[in-house]
Amino acid sequence: MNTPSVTRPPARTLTEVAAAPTTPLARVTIVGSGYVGLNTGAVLAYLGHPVVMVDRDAERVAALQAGEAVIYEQGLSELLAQTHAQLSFTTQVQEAVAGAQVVIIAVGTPATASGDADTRAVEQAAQEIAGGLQEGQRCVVVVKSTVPIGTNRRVSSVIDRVLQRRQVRAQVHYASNPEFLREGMALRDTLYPDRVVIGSDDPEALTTLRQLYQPILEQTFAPPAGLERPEHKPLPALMSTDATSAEMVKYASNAFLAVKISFINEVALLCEKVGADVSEVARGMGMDIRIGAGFLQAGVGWGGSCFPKDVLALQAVAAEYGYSLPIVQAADMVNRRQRVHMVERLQDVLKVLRGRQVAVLGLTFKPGTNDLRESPGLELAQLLLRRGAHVRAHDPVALDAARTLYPDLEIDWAASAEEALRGADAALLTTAWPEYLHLDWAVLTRLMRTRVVLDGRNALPGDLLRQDGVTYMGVGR
Ligand SMILES: NC(=O)c1ccc[n+]([C@@H]2O[C@H](COP(=O)([O-])OP(=O)(O)OC[C@H]3O[C@@H](n4cnc5c(N)ncnc54)[C@H](O)[C@@H]3O)[C@@H](O)[C@H]2O)c1
Ligand SMILES: O=c1ccn([C@@H]2O[C@H](COP(=O)(O)OP(=O)(O)O[C@H]3O[C@H](CO)[C@@H](O)[C@H](O)[C@H]3O)[C@@H](O)[C@H]2O)c(=O)[nH]1
Repeated sequence: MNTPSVTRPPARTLTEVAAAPTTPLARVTIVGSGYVGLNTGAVLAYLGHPVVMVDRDAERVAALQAGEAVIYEQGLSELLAQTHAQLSFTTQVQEAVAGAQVVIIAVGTPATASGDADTRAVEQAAQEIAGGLQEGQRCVVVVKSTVPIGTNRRVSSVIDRVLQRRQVRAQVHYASNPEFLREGMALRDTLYPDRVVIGSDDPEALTTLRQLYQPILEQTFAPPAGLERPEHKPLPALMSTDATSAEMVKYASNAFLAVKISFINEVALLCEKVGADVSEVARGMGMDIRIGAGFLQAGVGWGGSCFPKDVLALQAVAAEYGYSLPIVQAADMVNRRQRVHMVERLQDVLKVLRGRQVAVLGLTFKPGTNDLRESPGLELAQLLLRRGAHVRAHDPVALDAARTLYPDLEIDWAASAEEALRGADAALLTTAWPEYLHLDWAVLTRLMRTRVVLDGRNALPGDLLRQDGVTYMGVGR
């Protein structure tokens, strides 16, 4: 067992940075070309490693080969174009693995109906990786997908078993390397992370991953255009620990952030009752560095591809051990209540929701991504439909995807925010897309039947709108 440790390399001078060598690895193969795989692949290629990206979705691979970024993420198209000589795309895991020095598993781990993480794609990736490893190959297999406790151990046993059956002797080392990037900030978070966590008790795995991430850990690369290094950001910490702790760091971090948001949302509803402004409360709380200012933005509640499923998966892990996580459970409950509260606030003002027309602005779970997984906007639209309201929804990037994904939802898909607002009895802002913040709300609300605006992100100039006669409501203020 290695001793858990955190190391930060000493700060370097500019001359040292310019002269710092980068030793590219022989080949890095990434299995899974989704949000995590693609952003990681583009960054590793940019840092000089030859990268092979694999996905079982042939259409996705063909689009990537044709130069399409396939996901909406700031700077990704440009970085993929810039690194195309270092990057290739394939559907063939086995071919991509042969000769690779590092194989990263970045496939999806969605929630099953009972809430635990579905690790079948990880298992399948492990089987296929084992099928491609060659006699004498030295390789580090890295699990980057968010996986429940014991999955790293399971991946190594699956691979070792297949290798034995194939009678192939390969030197395979294993490491857990959870990912902390945020959608919409994915490239920045990958280039300038707070920490890199490596869970392994294998020194060879640790050495190779240190080499893989050396330019990031020591910040020795010239930043890509438009992705400049944030000022005053300290060098990333390298945390080396055991695989089980690394798996837990990932789930506990997401659960903690979800708890933090639910906490401020819980306080927000009390603020509404007592007449305080939750933004001011959060500002005051955040000045205490023990609390920290991040993730205290009250609103419609958290969504997305990670928090909802990871909060459930952590509870499922606990349940396996006959244990419960009441704080995490409460965060989930508060999040659901928050959505219902939004609908009830509209009902309070409009009195009757049945037959009313509500404009829902924003379908992605946050700005800067086209990801519709666990979208608060879509959830709220469905709650409103259930209460008999008509919903006209708009999103600047994900409208077509939403329409295709939910053909049975009786939502009118509006081609513009203006179209959504025209004739509406109320507007509900669910995603703080900059496009929405820059709208001329004073003018556009005049197109509505009644000028009622529920700002689910506390992002609009409420005082100005109120002065202009709009019934403006924020969250917790
Ligand atoms: N999205 C995020 O912001 C984020 C951040 C940190 C961690 N994570 C975790 O990373 C993992 C990946 O998440 P994502 O959002 O990138 O998922 P995603 O659904 O966007 O991408 C996964 C990709 O893997 C492919 N795939 C599945 N099985 C495969 C196989 N056997 N061989 C080849 N390709 C296969 C799928 O076709 C898909 O394109 C998840 O465990 C997630 O929890 C996600
Ligand atoms: O103060 C806040 C911050 C966030 N949110 C909401 O919380 C959700 C998640 O936001 P964010 O964390 O920014 O986006 P993700 O891309 O889901 O990233 C989270 O989930 C990823 C997947 O595991 C992790 O890697 C990241 O570290 C973690 O922040 C979104 O619905 C946000 O609108 C709030 O309501 N208030």
